[in-house]
Amino acid sequence: MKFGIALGSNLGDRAENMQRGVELLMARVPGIRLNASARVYETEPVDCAPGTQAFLNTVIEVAAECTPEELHEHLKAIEQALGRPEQRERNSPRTLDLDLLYADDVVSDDPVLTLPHPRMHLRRFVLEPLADIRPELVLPGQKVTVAELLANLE
Ligand SMILES: Nc1ncnc2c1ncn2[C@@H]1O[C@H](COP(=O)(O)OP(=O)(O)OP(=O)(O)O)[C@@H](O)[C@H]1O
Ligand SMILES: Nc1nc2c(c(=O)[nH]1)N=C(CO)CN2
Repeated sequence: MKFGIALGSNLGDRAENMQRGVELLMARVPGIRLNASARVYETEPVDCAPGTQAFLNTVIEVAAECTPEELHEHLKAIEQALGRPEQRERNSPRTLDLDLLYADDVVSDDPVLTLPHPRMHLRRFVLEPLADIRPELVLPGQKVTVAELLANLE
């Protein structure tokens, strides 16, 4: 199965956190392969408290034999390994945030793991890097490509 993963960091050594996150993912998920990595973008915080540090954001696509739920468990464990506290305020600064964007054409409305990610099609900090690697992708539930979603943002 192919999985899109969004990475974001706005605390500590942001580039190091993102690199370490990818390394841990490759080390921990059996048989995983890195299909593509987008450029890293520095982005203004969206929906965060005033004065919040800018983010680094990127997107990778991996191929792995595990289920979406198994991959999501790995992502949460890696966030914690990178020092992210389990309980924290919404949109507070984070050493590393790992969101599962899509898992092939799987659609799920489970609040623990919603697929595709319910807010990704509205977020420039996700669509811009994703358009680097998968401009022609049409997400399940969308009628237009990632490149068109990005072009249609205000
Ligand atoms: N596709 C998904 N990827 C990651 N988390 C998800 C997904 N769908 C649902 N969730 C759930 O969203 C909850 C909040 O995740 P998280 O703490 O990363 O939020 P956030 O990064 O502050 O905000 P956002 O989810 O808008 O990026 C988690 O409990 C997680 O189980
Ligand atoms: N620029 C930017 N803003 C955000 C981000 C992010 O990754 N980048 N993540 C958020 C919560 O997931 C909230 N706001």
